Amino acid sequence: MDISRLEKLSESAWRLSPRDGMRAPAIIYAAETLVSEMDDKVLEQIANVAKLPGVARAAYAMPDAHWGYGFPIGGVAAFDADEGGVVSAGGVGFDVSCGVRTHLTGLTPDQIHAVQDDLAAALYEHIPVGLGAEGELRLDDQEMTAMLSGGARWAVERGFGREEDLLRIEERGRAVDADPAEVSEFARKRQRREMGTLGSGNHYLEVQEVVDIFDPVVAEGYGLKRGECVVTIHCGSRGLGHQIGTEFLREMAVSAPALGIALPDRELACAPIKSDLGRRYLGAMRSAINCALANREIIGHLTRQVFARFFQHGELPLMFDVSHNTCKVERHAVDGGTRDLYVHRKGATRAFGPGDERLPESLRAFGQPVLIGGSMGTGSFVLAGVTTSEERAFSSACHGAGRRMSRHAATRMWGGRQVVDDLRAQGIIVKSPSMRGVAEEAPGAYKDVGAVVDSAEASGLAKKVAFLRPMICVKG
Ligand SMILES: Nc1nc2c(ncn2[C@@H]2O[C@H](COP(=O)(O)OP(=O)(O)OP(=O)(O)O)[C@@H](O)[C@H]2O)c(=O)[nH]1
Ligand SMILES: [Mn+2]
Ligand SMILES: [Mn+2]
Repeated sequence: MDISRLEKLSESAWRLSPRDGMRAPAIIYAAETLVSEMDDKVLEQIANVAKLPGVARAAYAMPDAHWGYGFPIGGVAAFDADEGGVVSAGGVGFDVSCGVRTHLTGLTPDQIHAVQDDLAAALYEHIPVGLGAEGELRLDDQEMTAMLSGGARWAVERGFGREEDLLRIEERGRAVDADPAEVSEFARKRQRREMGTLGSGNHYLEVQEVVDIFDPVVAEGYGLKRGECVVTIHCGSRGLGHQIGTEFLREMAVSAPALGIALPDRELACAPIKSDLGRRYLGAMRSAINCALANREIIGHLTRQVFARFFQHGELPLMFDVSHNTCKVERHAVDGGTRDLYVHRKGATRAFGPGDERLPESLRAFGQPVLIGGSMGTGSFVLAGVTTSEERAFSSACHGAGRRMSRHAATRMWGGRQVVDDLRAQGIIVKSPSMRGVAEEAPGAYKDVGAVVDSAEASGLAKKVAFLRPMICVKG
């Protein structure tokens, strides 16, 4: 990206002042090297987001931003319903409520090493993974509706997971105001056999070792100890979320002129929050959030079952579960007052600071856990939300390292089998049904996650708590 067009606010914040129909500035949070490596398209996209009606304060790009469909991935923008604000299917993303959860195990790396191959095989066999993999559950229409309105709570009520997990999930495991009636027959059909499945591509289940602690107080508050292992699960709302995204994007693009919206980019399809279409999308999108929350809760349950076979206790308490493709109504400071805004985070994690009442009491003193994937070879981070993030980006932070190159480019650089062998030589066992998928996801296809989280910290979006190194990766 050509940074000469940007005003430098600090070492890790860059601003494009409003121009060409922008209603607000666009702000990118990242160190100069990361910004320069970003595609020009990121700036174009985030500037286009700032042109949408009712945009509040500014449109933001997180340090892991790369270009996506309409909104960049790593994009954050909030809209005010009373100012003609919009909701955008492209601002949430196709994998609605894709997210990450981390379970504590209390196990040492030696305990994992002793069974590493068998444990990897058992996880791979027990948790459905890959394109078209089916779960054991079959949902009839009534159960589907119950799941779509109940989220992780529905899963717990059906015996998949524990009551205490719910406190450790955003919104206590359930998006209220979901409207399953707005979820199409086809979206339901696609999901009927997909509950409790990991999916394909960049979705994963990892056993990781906590190798570094940056903030001992917060780490202890989260239950993270150096030299202990955790399990991290990354997946979303599977076929259902994708179908909802597809249907509403199309409808929003077609309906925009009639709803009085001039789209700066057809991919930025959106609808006024106060329109029938906007209301219907929100109802369907929240149902998809519940689908993702239920899905991760079931996968957490399946993981516990596997661990119980290998170790005395299969407790695996949930540390936290975050979603990074969402639109949520939150109160934020704007123009000297506070307002309810529709905050879109696409490839961005909510990051409430310490003391926020929306955090469970047990975590409130420490700020919200922000779970950041890196790659299956390098490692991942746990961050904590900080107070400054509210003013910087509506309490948001990055969600991963972000891709450095396209999937296609990655397959030209690496072979899947070679990646698996190289990682095995480093003590990391990768299990995947797709060697092409592994090549697409080669560690070198991602940016340096350390640089990304350093930028997040320097920008006041979140602070570093712990670094996790992979031992087992079950990959979609
Ligand atoms: N630990 C770990 N992290 C990974 C792995 N694969 C990907 N990641 C990271 O996870 C982050 C989040 O992934 P996604 O949310 O699926 O990424 P995305 O760019 O939003 O994906 P798309 O929506 O599919 O374009 C990525 O930016 C990577 O840094 C893996 O196997 N292990
Ligand atoms: Mn994701
Ligand atoms: Mn996803």
